[in-house]
Amino acid sequence: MGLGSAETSSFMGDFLEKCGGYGVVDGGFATELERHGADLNDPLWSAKCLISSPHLVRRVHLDYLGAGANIIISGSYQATIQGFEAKGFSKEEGEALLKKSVEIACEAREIYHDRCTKDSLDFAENGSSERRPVLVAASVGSYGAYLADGSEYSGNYGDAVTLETLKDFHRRRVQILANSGADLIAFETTPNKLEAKAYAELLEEEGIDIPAWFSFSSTDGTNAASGDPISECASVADSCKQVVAIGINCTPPRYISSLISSIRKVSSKPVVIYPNSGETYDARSKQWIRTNGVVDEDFVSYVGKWKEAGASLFGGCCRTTPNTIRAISKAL
Ligand SMILES: C[S+](C)CC[C@H](N)C(=O)O
Ligand SMILES: N[C@@H](CCS)C(=O)O
Ligand SMILES: [Zn+2]
Repeated sequence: MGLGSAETSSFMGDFLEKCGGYGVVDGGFATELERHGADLNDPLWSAKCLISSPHLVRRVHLDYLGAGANIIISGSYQATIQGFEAKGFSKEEGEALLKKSVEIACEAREIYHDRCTKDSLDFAENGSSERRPVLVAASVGSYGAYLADGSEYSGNYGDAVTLETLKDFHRRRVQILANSGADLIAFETTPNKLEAKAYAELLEEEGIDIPAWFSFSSTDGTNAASGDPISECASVADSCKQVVAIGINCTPPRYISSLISSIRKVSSKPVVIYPNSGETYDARSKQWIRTNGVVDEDFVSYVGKWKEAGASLFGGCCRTTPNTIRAISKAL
């Protein structure tokens, strides 16, 4: 069931309160599948595992829950009806795979909570059996993710791609994910303002009644990946009533503090950040180049600064692991 606009506006505040003020987001999902042996050299990238290895998808979600995540993000980042159709699936089969991504995450949450109850783990110290709050966010990767050429780090879609193109591209997927049982939609690795506008208009036009966050990628600490000022991108998100958090993901840790400050200048909505390891992605070989990466200890040493800058939700993106999330959870 969806929320009215009054409920939407307090959704994240209430959740953060239940979490004790700060929330923990999961870590790299696709790169964790790879660490477990999945080959993601495919136009569907991590969405390939929804077809070939759903057990692995569930396992990665469970690992992040075990590490302390309050929000797990579904494996639908690069799952698009268009992408599945290109692989020979029907529209209906593509839609079923999208739903499946959220169902697996919800199933993992149930398994995790059952285990906690059984083992009496995760209980509050006073002996109460209150469960750690956990939300399932349905991932929507950008149009650039679907292109599978690393465009989510450039945001250059060319002049032929208009606001309407982007809205039409995302429309059906967003409708399906909004009715999949997810608690919110995570629009991730958004590289430009145009796509943020497309999301905002789509949420409004389609009457989407579950909350959403808009998260942007950056390659310089000031702008979204396309060069659009992050303040302008965040303003688009701020004026969308379904948006309950605004943030940055899949961006090197060294750029995050200044980006949080820029967002805070234009919005009082909670800020979510889940940086990558700082390594560089080579879209052609679909491999990570181990330069400028930070080890978990360094990553976590940033958390205090990100908190000071005004973030409320903290996690990791590509090449971070359950260890990173465990360390963030401890640090908070
Ligand atoms: C955030 S990037 C590492 C995701 C993968 C990209 N869309 C690709 O298909 O290569
Ligand atoms: N939630 C996605 C984001 C990729 S940039 C993942 O972790 O694979
Ligand atoms: Zn990432």
